Amino acid sequence: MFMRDAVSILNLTKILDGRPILNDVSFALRTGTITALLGPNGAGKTTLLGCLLGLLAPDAGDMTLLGEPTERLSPATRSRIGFVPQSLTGLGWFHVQELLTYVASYRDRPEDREDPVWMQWAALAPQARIRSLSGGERQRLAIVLAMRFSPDLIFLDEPIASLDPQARYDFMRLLPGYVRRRNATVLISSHILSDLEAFCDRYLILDRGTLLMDVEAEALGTRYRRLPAHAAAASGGREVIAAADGSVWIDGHAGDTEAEPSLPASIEHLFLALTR
Ligand SMILES: Nc1ncnc2c1ncn2[C@@H]1O[C@H](COP(=O)(O)OP(=O)(O)OP(=O)(O)O)[C@@H](O)[C@H]1O
Repeated sequence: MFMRDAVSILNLTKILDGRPILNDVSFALRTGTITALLGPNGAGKTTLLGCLLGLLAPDAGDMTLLGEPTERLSPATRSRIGFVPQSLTGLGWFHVQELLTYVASYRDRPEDREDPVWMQWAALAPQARIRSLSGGERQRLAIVLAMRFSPDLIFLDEPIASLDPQARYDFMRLLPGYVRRRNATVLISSHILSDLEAFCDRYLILDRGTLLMDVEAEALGTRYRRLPAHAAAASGGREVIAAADGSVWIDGHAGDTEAEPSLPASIEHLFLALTR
């Protein structure tokens, strides 16, 4: 782990009902970066976030958040971490403003000022009962709860799926702007790969509990290229994966030739090739 890493995970293993859900997962997140955590349904993304946040006890592995071991996070460090769960359940009897006040009372950093931008974005009525909120409104509230005190480290588990197009569009502009200003660190899980492409620095692809690939966004199309199968062998690069669509991913970009230009190399193409 480097000092500039906001998160480090070393050899994380989690077993549930006798089945390994996470197998020896290791990675670190550099401070000030946005990383996407990708994987098919059941890959282990939520389990990984649960272990990182101390909601689940790992069977093996060491994890640190903002320089502290996850099992001994100080209250002040906890207050610097925001978490948007896949769904906000329970708490139905609270009004929106009541819940915001209640959750804030558990914080250990009274000096932090509330950033009004998230409540403005969410456009929720303060007196609305939580149980009367729609799925998308609950998602907005979860984002407000996680973001309003300007966290330095943010975990988001599928935060945008139920947002309407306008809210999603605005959120996808607000989040990266916030991260760059604050030098915050984000790990975001989502199935909407085209949305993530606009702002992620890096992608982690998890499948059946194993980290299949850890790739910088800028390496797609530079270090890694996608070629038609017949051109791949002659490319001089190392084959990473042969996709079911007949294309082959090569590590080692020798530059496009007019005769054999690279095929489009998006994270969606790579994800589909790896997890088929
Ligand atoms: N409490 C539990 N007991 C046993 N198995 C569990 C438990 N919770 C989750 N699992 C299993 O762990 C695996 C990973 O689940 P997880 O929720 O982490 O996946 P995910 O990648 O977040 O999926 P999705 O994209 O559908 O949200 C799944 O096969 C799931 O059935």
